[in-house]
Amino acid sequence: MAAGLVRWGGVADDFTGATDLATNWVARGLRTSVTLGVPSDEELADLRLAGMDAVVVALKTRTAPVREAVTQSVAALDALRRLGCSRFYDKYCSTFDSTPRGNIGPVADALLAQLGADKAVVVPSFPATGRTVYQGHLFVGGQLLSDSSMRHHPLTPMTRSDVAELLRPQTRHAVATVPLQVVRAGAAALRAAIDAADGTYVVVDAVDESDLAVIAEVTAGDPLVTGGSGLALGLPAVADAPATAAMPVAAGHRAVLAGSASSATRGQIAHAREHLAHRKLDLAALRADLPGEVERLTAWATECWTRSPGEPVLVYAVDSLEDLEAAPPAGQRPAAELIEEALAGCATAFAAAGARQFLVAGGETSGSVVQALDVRRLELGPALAPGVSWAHGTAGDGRAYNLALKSGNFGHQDIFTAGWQALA
Ligand SMILES: Nc1ncnc2c1ncn2[C@@H]1O[C@H](COP(=O)(O)OP(=O)(O)O)[C@@H](O)[C@H]1O
Ligand SMILES: O=C(O)[C@@H](O)C(=O)COP(=O)(O)O
Repeated sequence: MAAGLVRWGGVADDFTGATDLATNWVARGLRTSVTLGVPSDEELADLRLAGMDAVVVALKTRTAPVREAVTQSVAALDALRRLGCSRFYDKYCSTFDSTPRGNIGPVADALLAQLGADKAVVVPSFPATGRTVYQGHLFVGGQLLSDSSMRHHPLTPMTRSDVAELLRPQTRHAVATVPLQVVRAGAAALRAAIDAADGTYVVVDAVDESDLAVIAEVTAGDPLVTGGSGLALGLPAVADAPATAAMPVAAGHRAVLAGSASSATRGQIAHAREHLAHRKLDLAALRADLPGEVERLTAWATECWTRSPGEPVLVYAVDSLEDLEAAPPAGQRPAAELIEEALAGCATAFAAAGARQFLVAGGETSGSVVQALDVRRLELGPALAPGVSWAHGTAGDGRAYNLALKSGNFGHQDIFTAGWQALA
């Protein structure tokens, strides 16, 4: 692949999703950068000079009002086109997370229209993280999505599993499905089925990575694909991929900031509580005095770092589903907003106290934290788990950070304690 020619442009609806897609492109040998927000002209010029094969624009649009999500996604697409990208990847969640008013459909509709494309595949499947699609139904670790822990998500509870049924109310286009039998019949059969399908969107089954390879092969000429990050792993590996440069390590204190309530994160918190200094956010205290709480947490974290240099501290929101607040008390701000603001506040205050390495759990949470730190671009480093990598980025004030943005449901149980080894 020629240097300086950016081929792939990704538009991701959250920050963990962006680093997830980038992780998979890097795994296939593509030099990939992530921009946090729509890149400015100056940032586009830097990306051109850096000689990337792929760029992902991370947005925080999954739960944004529809119009805002569409406007930002189209602006991201426009920036990527100016960069010279010729193929586009609309990255949403592998568990199809969306609100009832749904941004996945409107965003895909807008990207299709902008690109003048008449079809796009819909491929949430990411087998390496247990997400598979069979007969149009999304499974998580072998359970139907609607039976999985995703039904308890605080912002985007998923109570149905049929991907076409989830998408239909969100789009003005028809949605068709192509079953696994056709994918397994090979590339020619699959392409013919997609072309013949009675829908602009075609949900394609994929149960393992060989299925994704077939889908990637037959969509190689399509301007737009949509899905989780798994389809990126279906690309053929770049044969002459240059060795990736070692990621710079930003020396400083370490913190885990976990706003996710997902079951994997709750398990990781339970494990980390046995090993790390930790504090749980207290919603009542945040409602009473959020800045004061952030100050107290920062004083505590500073004490921990003084006592045990090199040890991460953990600040988290939820360790049991009982912690979830369905609706705020009358006249009060929603819990999700308070938690995001508190963790973003911790990020900036911890950074001022010398923290430079953050492992952040949760997509919305990562968006809030990284925006607060004012980091605009990430270069990926070592992978920690499927869909999760360390990254390096420099903030507007010149501070450099190592950040790992972990999707709530990704990662092994010990990621909050063992994940730091990659920075040694
Ligand atoms: N106790 C709680 N009640 C309601 N919402 C919460 C609570 N704790 C955290 N949240 C919110 O839940 C959301 C989790 O979303 P996110 O960070 O994307 O995690 P995930 O990756 O698991 O989806 C965040 O907006 C967070 O602030
Ligand atoms: O596709 C995925 O599952 C992830 O990349 C993703 O988008 C997860 O979102 P969060 O769970 O909100 O981090």
